[in-house]
Amino acid sequence: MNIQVIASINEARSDDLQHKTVIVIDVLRATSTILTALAGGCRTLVPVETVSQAKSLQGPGTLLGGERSCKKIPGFDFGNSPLEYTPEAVSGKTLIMTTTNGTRAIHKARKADHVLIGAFLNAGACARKAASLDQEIVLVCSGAQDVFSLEDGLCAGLLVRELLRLSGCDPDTPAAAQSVGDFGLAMLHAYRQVQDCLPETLVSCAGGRRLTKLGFRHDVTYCSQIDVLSLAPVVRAGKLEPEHASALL
Ligand SMILES: O=C(O)[C@H](CS(=O)(=O)O)OP(=O)(O)O
Ligand SMILES: [Mg+2]
Repeated sequence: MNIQVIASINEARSDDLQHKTVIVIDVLRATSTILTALAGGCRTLVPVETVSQAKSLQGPGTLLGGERSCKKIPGFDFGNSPLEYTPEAVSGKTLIMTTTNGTRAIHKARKADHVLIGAFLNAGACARKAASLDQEIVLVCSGAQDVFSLEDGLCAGLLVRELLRLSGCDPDTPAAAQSVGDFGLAMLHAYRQVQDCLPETLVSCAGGRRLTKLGFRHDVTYCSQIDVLSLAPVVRAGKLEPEHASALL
């Protein structure tokens, strides 16, 4: 199994993602929020790049969600806090979402054969779905403002571990090292180093500190939970719909 980890949107080139399975990771907070909304019964979620695109898709029965500078966009129904996307708020709804990094990364991956949404929350289900597609896998860490973010890299490290396990490859062998490359290997080792103190690590990294300062510390600890959602959603025709791993694998 060939697995590549890309450190930030800046390093991802759309053309290079063709014929591949891409997992987009934005732990804080876009992909964690998208997964939470879909798990809460949101019927369709449309990730878009800009605020004006989101507004242009607004219609009866649609809700707008997302952030700029971590804060809810004026006129939008939700910000980017996963805790806002309760089943009561989103069940049966169509959501249009735009965030600074995550929805941009999803758009960047548009030429890939398959685009999956990954986070700590659904790491196991996401790895199983990606492995079942039997293609080269690229993990795109969204990062923040085109720069690497530790939380996304750590999640990539966990996904690398899961994907290697699923392919029957011992992560500590030269064969594993060769199939993930040096950056993927670095993320795997980084994840192993902090796996027992993930919430604290996420609170202490730059994105976690920024969110904590703005009053979103509970978001950070929520997003550090592993495998609490068995959802492996795939972007189809620019949209996401709930697809439970149990129905797919
Ligand atoms: O809302 C978030 O957590 C971030 C904001 S920031 O630009 O990283 O400060 O957006 P996201 O697209 O979820 O990374
Ligand atoms: Mg982020």
